[in-house]
Amino acid sequence: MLIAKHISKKFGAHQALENVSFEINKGDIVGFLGKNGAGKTTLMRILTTFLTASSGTVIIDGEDIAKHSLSVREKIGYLPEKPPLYSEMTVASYLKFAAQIKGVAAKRESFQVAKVLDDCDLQRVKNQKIATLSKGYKQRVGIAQAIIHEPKLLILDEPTSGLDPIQILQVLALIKNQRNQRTVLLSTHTLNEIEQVAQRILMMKAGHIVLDESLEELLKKQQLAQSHPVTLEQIFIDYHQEQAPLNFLGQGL
Ligand SMILES: Nc1ncnc2c1ncn2[C@@H]1O[C@H](COP(=O)(O)OP(=O)(O)OP(=O)(O)O)[C@@H](O)[C@H]1O
Repeated sequence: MLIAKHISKKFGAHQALENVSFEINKGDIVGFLGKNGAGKTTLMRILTTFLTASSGTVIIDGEDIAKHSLSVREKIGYLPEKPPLYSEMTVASYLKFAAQIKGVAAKRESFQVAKVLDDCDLQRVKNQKIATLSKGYKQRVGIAQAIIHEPKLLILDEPTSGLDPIQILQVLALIKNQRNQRTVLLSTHTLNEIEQVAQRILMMKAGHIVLDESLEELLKKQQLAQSHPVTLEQIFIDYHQEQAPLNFLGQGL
């Protein structure tokens, strides 16, 4: 579904991404991890054609994004960290507008709006102004606009950030429901969320991919190597070990 080859990105003298290569298979939900500043948003903005790589190629559904950016955009749904919501519009009118700018055929517009209102559990608030919604509802509107054109690939940048526990469960359920319909790349800082929805892990550190593995295989391998149960949190800390000296607290020191 997605093949990224040797992607690098420089901002002035700062190397944000260096020689990043990976593949995502059709239908996978991939958890995308990394500390603040690791390069996740930069990579997601390149994959969604909002930013140009300094070098490297990305193929999405068989098309080079540099050569076919318009048709590739139709295949991608993107929820940025700050969703582009128009707060004075009602939910239904905003989604109708989103359908139009994403090229949904006029005769399918009403059907698609009704479908995402159902899928994202927004029927109750469809006539409410976006400005008056809770953060959890706003985030679901953000996801609804990202899937309204039935993209093959959905890219979500920290979709649960700032939500309360119930809202997080609702958004995670919505993401899980995408599994049979599209491929998902989900960036989050909450490792427990990855364990709940993802089959694969992609981890970045300082502009490099340091881990690209199926979650099941990863946990199995680590468990065998350490002969005691291992969590994704432990694995994350191991990959960022120079920043985890607090381990000694657990040893009673
Ligand atoms: N437009 C820009 N100009 C200059 N530097 C940038 C720009 N965008 C990102 N960077 C830098 O590139 C690096 C990677 O940033 P990025 O936002 O991709 O990280 P991230 O992994 O998404 O972090 P977070 O989890 O905090 O969102 C950071 O050092 C950041 O300061």
